[in-house]
Amino acid sequence: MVKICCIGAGYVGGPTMAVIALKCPSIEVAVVDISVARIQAWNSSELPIYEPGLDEVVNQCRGKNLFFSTDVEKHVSEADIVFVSVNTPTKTRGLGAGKAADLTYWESAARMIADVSKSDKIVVEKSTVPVKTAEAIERILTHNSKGISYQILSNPEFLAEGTAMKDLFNPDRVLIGGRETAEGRKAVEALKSVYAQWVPQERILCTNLWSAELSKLAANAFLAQRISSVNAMSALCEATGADVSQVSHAVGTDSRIGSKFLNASVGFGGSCFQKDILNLVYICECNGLTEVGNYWKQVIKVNDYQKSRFVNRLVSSMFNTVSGKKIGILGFAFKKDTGDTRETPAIDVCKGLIGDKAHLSIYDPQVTEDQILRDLSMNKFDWDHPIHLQPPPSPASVKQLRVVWDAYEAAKEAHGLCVLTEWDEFKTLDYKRIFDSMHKPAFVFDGRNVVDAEKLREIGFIVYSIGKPLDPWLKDMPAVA
Ligand SMILES: NC(=O)c1ccc[n+]([C@@H]2O[C@H](COP(=O)([O-])OP(=O)(O)OC[C@H]3O[C@@H](n4cnc5c(N)ncnc54)[C@H](O)[C@@H]3O)[C@@H](O)[C@H]2O)c1
Ligand SMILES: O=c1ccn([C@@H]2O[C@H](COP(=O)(O)OP(=O)(O)O[C@H]3O[C@H](CO)[C@@H](O)[C@H](O)[C@H]3O)[C@@H](O)[C@H]2O)c(=O)[nH]1
Repeated sequence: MVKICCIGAGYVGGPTMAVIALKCPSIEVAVVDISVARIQAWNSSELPIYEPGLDEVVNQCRGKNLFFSTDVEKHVSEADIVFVSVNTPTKTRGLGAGKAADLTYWESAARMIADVSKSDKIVVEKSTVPVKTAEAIERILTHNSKGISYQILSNPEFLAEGTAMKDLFNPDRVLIGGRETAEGRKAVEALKSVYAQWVPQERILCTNLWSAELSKLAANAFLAQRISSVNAMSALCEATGADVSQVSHAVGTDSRIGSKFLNASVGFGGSCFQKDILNLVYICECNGLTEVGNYWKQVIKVNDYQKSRFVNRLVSSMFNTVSGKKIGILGFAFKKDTGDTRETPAIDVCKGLIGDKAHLSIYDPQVTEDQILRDLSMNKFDWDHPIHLQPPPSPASVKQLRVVWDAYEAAKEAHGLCVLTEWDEFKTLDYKRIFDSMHKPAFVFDGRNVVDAEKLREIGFIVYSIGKPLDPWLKDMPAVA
């Protein structure tokens, strides 16, 4: 029986391995992690991550050919194929701080593989890594090999959170990069045969190692760039009276451009886009390609601009001060259908409002109070470390904040309401009831364009929707970003 071990039981390792276990009953899959709490959660009825459809698959396979364990060394030593899906945070200190990927966790995983292995292994990069990481890993493994042979493959993951199971069952493509040698090709074939159990052959792309590593960073850069492009247009729409949804539709119907990923928003979030682009920028700079790096850096600058533009619009609309005013926040996750808050735009918006002395009342159907307090008290990039190694949160430093378990409670006696995640339930709230419970004038700032602005205006709200023609009220109070 082929044995697979995945180091890292996170958002990628957990769902990916669960799907491999489901689709390949003849393979034994062990997912291992240094975080005891995470492994306990994977072995319980409350999985550590919320992902639609994940519970069913885990319940079907756990204990049969899918195991979660903290016995990292045992499972690695027994495996034929070792996936590495550990954190690759942005460095916060030293060379490349603020941009380069920190490969500490990757390197320690590689050294551990070298220490405990007693048989030949295929080591698969599942984490998103800088181009040429495979070479570094190869060196660590071969210099400590004790005669064992290793083949390194790059098999970046393209799943998006909230739709991870769908993406894994039916991927646009699976990418496998390997060495162009006989042993390299054999390793690629071995991994290909795993995915071929459910992915059509033509969707399994095989490339050299560096193309696979770079394609992951490139794909995320292209996706994020589309959002920054439409968000840049949204500012221009507000200034000119154009409607960004109409512009996106008109642009996206050009088959060369395509209609997906053109929704204007308060900004993109998530654990990957910013981190991967910073990583890309650093690689460009290291290769002397300053202009190329600057081009991609602009995608992040526009994203930061979009978040601060939203806060400025809100504050300036409310008579240039939110000091002591209650603002209801609807949604904190970085997108709907996930409880993940990593790099969510809600963090920057809430910090901006707290900085202006607003009192916040936050509601999100999937995010806990503890997580929100952690996020608002954490330093930039600290989130991307195994949880037990993160600096302890200092929630006491986050004042002026309440986390509530109901949208109506968040809105009660508020002066303004912000929609920061596009949860479906925000479309169907009783906005008349909300209006009646708020101070007047009552404002709604829709950072996701989910509310029916016209209906809300009829009720009496002053509404700001990203990239839409402005209310007369807002026109008279221009936002200075
Ligand atoms: N989240 C996504 O949607 C997504 C998608 C594609 C790629 N990626 C990439 O995949 C990688 C993992 O991302 P994630 O979101 O799953 O992160 P995560 O933080 O959810 O999971 C990483 C896990 O690795 C564990 N870990 C760290 N070092 C370890 C070690 N030495 N031994 C054992 N376990 C260790 C941590 O405890 C943690 O549970 C990152 O490189 C990320 O950029 C993420
Ligand atoms: O038109 C859009 C589409 C998305 N977003 C925002 O962009 C962010 C990222 O969304 P999405 O890409 O759907 O989620 P992720 O889980 O971050 O997935 C991205 O990052 C993963 C990690 O690398 C990749 O594997 C995926 O392919 C890539 O889509 C979220 O804040 C969304 O709200 C918009 O603002 N407008």
